[in-house]
Amino acid sequence: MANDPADTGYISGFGNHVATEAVAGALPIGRNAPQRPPFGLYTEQLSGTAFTAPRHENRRSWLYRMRPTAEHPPYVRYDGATRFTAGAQDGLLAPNRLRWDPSAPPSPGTDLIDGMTTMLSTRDPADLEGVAVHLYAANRDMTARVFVDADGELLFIPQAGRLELLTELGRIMVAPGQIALIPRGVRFRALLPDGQATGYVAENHGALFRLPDLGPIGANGLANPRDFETPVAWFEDRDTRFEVIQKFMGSLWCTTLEHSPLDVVAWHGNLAPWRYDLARFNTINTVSFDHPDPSIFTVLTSPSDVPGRANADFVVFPPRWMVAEDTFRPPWFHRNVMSEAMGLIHGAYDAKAAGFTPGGLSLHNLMAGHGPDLESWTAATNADLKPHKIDGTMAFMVESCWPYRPTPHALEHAQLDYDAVWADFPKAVLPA
Ligand SMILES: O=C(O)Cc1cc(O)ccc1O
Ligand SMILES: [Fe+2]
Repeated sequence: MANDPADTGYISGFGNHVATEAVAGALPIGRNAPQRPPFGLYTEQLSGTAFTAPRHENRRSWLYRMRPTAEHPPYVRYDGATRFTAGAQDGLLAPNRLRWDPSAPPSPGTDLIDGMTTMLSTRDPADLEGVAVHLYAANRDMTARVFVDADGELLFIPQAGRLELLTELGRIMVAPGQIALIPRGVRFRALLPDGQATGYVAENHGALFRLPDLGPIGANGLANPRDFETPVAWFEDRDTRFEVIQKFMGSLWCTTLEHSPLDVVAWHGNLAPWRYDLARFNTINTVSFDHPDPSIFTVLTSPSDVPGRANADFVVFPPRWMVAEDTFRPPWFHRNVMSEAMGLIHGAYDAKAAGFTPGGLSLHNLMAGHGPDLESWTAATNADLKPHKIDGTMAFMVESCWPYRPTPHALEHAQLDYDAVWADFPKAVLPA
């Protein structure tokens, strides 16, 4: 039976049109909406872009499910997950650099949704632009409830512990070092095969994440399309009470069903969840001199309406050889018109000798002076420039053209002395 856990599989490719059925004969052939779909299934189109989006950007899937999604009682406000918030879009925003230590473990019985903490947000979700950064820390499976985000697609970046994401379109196992994406509107629940899990989520309100153009790099490199894995159709036939928690325009809402909504028996289309192993990122960097701009490490980009100015770039800093000659090899000092949120999955980051630890977070908003801390600068300035492998590390950045606003929780929990990492640099000595 295709619904057996042992049968889970994945289809290779990014944004491909795929067709998959968990029960033979469930997927209509040759048309999307037959008068009577097989087995009395209900047909539903799920759109990721406007109907009229250009063909190369158009994303949608057709779902064949046991009951229509439309059948549900009204949503009422959900009063759990108090740190999973809209984020303030007004009020004074200081230009300060901020950094956070990893969060404290969650109290017992915290599932992925109640264990979400919004740290940084940019635009109002109703703008259909912007990105928010959340942390999660959970120790309980979601057994009888699902989550759905109407505000954007969710990019999961696990830091410790695997997540098993049971989605309407199939099942994804994602471990630290891998990432997974759940499209806007796709319902899912999360199991914790290791008993607990922590990590980051980038919630993208804007244009869907896509692979960046490669320009002169050529037809291959960075994240290669075939390494993205979309799950095959899977469903659960459970006629028991389920809560559906929905994030809608920044607020959380709840409704109740008498069955699992993860009841899509077959689907086809090009809007689907996926996972990607960051170890497969084909890292490209200098073999001569100077430190390239970090855009060279872009895994995914969500464009804004301004060419070349991303609504959100997801960028990684993976293991790599450093060979640049006569070069200050770590990130340089810089001020950026884009805003930078950074996290660390494991290991150490080459611009920060201490204080930026796995599970931590940092924020350098637009025009904030930042770069190597004193210790990293001193070491790199005096280093013997032999080929050197940066290994055992994976940092990432969610870079946005919109400034990030920390939530009140984030402001209350920031490190107190972050500015001190840039104190006491020796003054340059000019010739007399
Ligand atoms: O600030 C950071 O650490 C991120 C970053 C890394 C890099 O290699 C170059 C620029 C940049 O903003
Ligand atoms: Fe930076």
